[in-house]
Amino acid sequence: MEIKIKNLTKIYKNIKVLDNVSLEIHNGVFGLLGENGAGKTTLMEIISTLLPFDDGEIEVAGLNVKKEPLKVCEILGYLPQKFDFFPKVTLEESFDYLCKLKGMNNSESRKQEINLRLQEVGLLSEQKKYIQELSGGMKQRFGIAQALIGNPKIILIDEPTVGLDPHERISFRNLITRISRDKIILLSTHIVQDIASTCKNLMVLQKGKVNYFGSTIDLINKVRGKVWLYNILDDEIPHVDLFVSLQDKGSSIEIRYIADNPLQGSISTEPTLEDAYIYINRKELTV
Ligand SMILES: Nc1ncnc2c1ncn2[C@@H]1O[C@H](COP(=O)(O)OP(=O)(O)OP(=O)(O)O)[C@@H](O)[C@H]1O
Repeated sequence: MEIKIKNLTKIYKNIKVLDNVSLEIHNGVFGLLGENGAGKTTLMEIISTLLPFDDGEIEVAGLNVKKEPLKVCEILGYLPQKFDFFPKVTLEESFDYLCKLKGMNNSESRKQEINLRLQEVGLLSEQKKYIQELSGGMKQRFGIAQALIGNPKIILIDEPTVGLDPHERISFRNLITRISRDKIILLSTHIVQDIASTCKNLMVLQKGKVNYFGSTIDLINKVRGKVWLYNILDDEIPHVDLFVSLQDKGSSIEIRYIADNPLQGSISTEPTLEDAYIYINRKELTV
């Protein structure tokens, strides 16, 4: 099963917010990485048939998104960026309602589905709670549970970890990995660490254009041998090709930077996806 996108273009007010985007996505978690406004949500909404597009072709599991949108919806689950629900309704009632919207008319099947999905995301014991009583992480788990209704083979998740604390974020990433075995999961984020720990393959979007499409490891390898650490004793930061970060080491400050030719005295270090992302976006961070 795959999602195939060919030369996709979306125009808003004469601006190409997606410009000739082509990619193929297979089973597993696929990362969609890009800064704010890069076009991630637009791409998700187009794949999920919510938004029309101007040019190109999209096939989802062999179905043409323009010609067969209803069939595409049947095999697709979506957790949008802003997911919330009526605050004074219980989790169980909310879920029952969402199952009805998905066309499940039999109350016994809905009960089974509620149990199965809430169990899957670790929320079964919370089902009598009101939505307003759930933590941010729990709400996102509820979002995943509703995207899993009917066991769709493709799940789109838009910026799911924004606002979560570190524990909730790690636990949410583990959940995504666990449910991804027989599915395509398209995970959009601007948080590099989410991609590094969950995705074998990714696309980097920059201002609507594909800046990178391929494996996470190949992207990291682009900066292998170019990432350096350099210690300074005063506040004078030397000029480097591409600055990444500063770390206070007590008696000195350590600079992390990317360069073909390092400053004398620098130590080579293992590259991360964050280094590679900065490198291909050529966007220097400010001190
Ligand atoms: N309805 C709209 N009308 C006009 N421009 C829009 C509309 N929706 C989105 N855009 C523009 O399209 C571009 C891509 O937006 P999009 O929301 O897809 O980016 P994103 O990568 O998801 O960003 P973020 O991480 O902030 O959600 C942005 O420049 C945005 O301003």
